Amino acid sequence: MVALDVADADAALALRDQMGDSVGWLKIGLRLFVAEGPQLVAAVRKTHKVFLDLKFHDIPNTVAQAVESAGRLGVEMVNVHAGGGMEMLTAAAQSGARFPGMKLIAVTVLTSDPMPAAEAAVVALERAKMARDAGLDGVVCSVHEVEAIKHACGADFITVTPGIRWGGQDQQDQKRVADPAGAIRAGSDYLVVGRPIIQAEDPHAAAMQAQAMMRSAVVL
Ligand SMILES: O=c1ccn([C@@H]2O[C@H](COP(=O)(O)O)[C@@H](O)[C@H]2O)c(=O)[nH]1
Repeated sequence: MVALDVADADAALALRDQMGDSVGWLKIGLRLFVAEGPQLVAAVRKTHKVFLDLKFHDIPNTVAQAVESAGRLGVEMVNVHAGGGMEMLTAAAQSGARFPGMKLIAVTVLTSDPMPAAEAAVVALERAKMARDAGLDGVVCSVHEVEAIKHACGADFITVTPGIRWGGQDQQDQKRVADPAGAIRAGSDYLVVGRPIIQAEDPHAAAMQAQAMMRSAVVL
């Protein structure tokens, strides 16, 4: 998944075109959605699957309604923040169930969170179990937490992993990072990559490089 963390529709659609069909999913986050809204989602959905990464975190009723609105946009994935608790997650799951084509996932611990990695692993696992019990399809977590989450929640429980860096790239604000091959080896289902691709001199080449590293880790 390439994160379209750019300022406006022109920049987003230019990146979308550069990626072409070599990338299946594009992620629309806070910056772009606040700037361009549902119209941009509709434009991106014409060519790619869309993960709407807005991390809803509010009272249960409000989050359930937001999930419903995301479902009406037709996106293939949307997320909430597991920090909202069991009642909020359950309300979100009930709402999401009305849209079978949309995966509902929960952010466990942000990959930028400065808490020690051992503590993040414990909290992420606890929140993943809560998300599974509430009926969600999976979680956003760092690569370092994937194995334990899959072990506890099942192989089908989706893990989406941002914080992807390779070849000595700057971690920037990310704290728990891994490279594309490591993410595949850990069992991650979807890798989210933003700046290493969208700020590269040649974004398409950077995406191809990440995919080559992913393929190198696939055991047939
Ligand atoms: O824990 C999280 C949850 C979401 N993200 C999002 O993923 C991308 C990562 O961007 P990079 O530029 O590759 O760091 C970005 O859109 C975040 O909002 C995350 O990083 N960590």
